[in-house]
Amino acid sequence: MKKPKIVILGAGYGGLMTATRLQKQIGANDAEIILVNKNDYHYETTWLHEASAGTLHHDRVRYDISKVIDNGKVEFVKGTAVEIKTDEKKVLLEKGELEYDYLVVALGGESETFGIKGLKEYAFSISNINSARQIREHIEYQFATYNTEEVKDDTRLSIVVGGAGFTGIEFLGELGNRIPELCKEYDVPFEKVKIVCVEAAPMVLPGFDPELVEYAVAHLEKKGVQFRIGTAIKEGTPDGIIVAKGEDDVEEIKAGTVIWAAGIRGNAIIEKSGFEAMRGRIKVDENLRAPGHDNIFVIGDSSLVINEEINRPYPPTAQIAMQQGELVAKNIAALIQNKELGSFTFDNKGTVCSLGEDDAIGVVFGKKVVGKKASFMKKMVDNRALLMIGGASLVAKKGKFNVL
Ligand SMILES: Cc1cc2nc3c(=O)[nH]c(=O)nc-3n(C[C@H](O)[C@H](O)[C@H](O)COP(=O)(O)OP(=O)(O)OC[C@H]3O[C@@H](n4cnc5c(N)ncnc54)[C@H](O)[C@@H]3O)c2cc1C
Repeated sequence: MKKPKIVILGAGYGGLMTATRLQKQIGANDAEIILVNKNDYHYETTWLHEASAGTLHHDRVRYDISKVIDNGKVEFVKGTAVEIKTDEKKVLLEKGELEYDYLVVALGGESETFGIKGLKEYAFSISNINSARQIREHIEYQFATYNTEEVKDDTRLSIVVGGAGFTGIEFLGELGNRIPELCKEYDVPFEKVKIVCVEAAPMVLPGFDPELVEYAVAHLEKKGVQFRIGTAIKEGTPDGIIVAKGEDDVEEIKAGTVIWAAGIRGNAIIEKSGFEAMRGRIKVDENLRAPGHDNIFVIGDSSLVINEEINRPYPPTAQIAMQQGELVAKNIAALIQNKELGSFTFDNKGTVCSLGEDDAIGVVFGKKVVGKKASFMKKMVDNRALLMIGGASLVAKKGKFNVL
């Protein structure tokens, strides 16, 4: 009998978790497992703010996919998916195509600019290894150029971060450490550098405990970050951004670097392939399947799961993507073995937001933590993701070990 073919698209947190769990749960004779990813490496998306600021080398953030999969059970295909043809049970790749019996869509998310003019053209986004390298190198270029130009343009040294959510704040924390280093490396006076965080919502880190938010803001302000809260970015321009506080209160902030970190939507393939989606994310059923498609599971940033307690979607996180990956592996094994499928319940173990190398805020198992202790916990969370996907040897190679 023909073996069922399982195709997993994306080797991020969700996809790799699915593949590494499936390889343990299914025998090589029971199914063919194919993992497709753009690159032959996995990157830790949750560490990209460090690579972007230049506080962590980009090679520390990635590892070879072949090192964590059982190559006897999972076939890796380096390729870019462009469309899913659900009626033909096929995935079109940039080069070639793949048929599937079961499909796992784990392609992550994309930056959402909410149609704000000029942001796609002029702002950077922290999306993958290459965009992180581009941001780091762009900032360094601005510092180096400032020093060599005869007529100094101070706005080169201005960095605007759009969004005071998780990504924006973690990036600002790293910048707080990196800027003094850059000033020293490029002989630039620290007082010439301006870091501005613009947030349309009335608060920093919406949804976080207010006491922790106050701690984070005070910490970042001490490092030179200026917050413009309740202020919306109206436009990105070649010279910076246009912001507005009210209808008439319009202002230009000139900046050599603008990073947009305020929105995420599902992978473009979702809408291109005709799935019903909200901001490119598919509202999955309790078994994590796309409605109307019993053989297609969707996980991670391309999926949407409602938190019934507040009737709003859970924010897309690595934590939820990995838990979804674990369940999808079980559910596919169950389908193949004619067993009952499991339902998804998010087990929120807490959230820690880093504020640079040795500071952070968070709520872990219901308890508030700040400072070095929180920073230590953040590193443990990072190590746990490595452990769950690649075991102790991956932690030994890539883990973060700075102690309290
Ligand atoms: C700076 C930053 C900090 C964050 N910090 C945290 C945190 O502390 N805690 C937390 O829980 N979450 C955090 N997040 C969110 C978290 O990183 C995401 O929710 C998580 O990565 C989603 O996992 P995923 O498996 O859906 O996608 P990803 O991990 O992004 O993986 C998607 C994979 O699909 C591949 N891919 C994409 N398109 C294609 C294609 N067309 N063809 C083939 N392959 C493709 C990509 O190369 C990638 O390997 C952070 C995000 C950022 C940007």
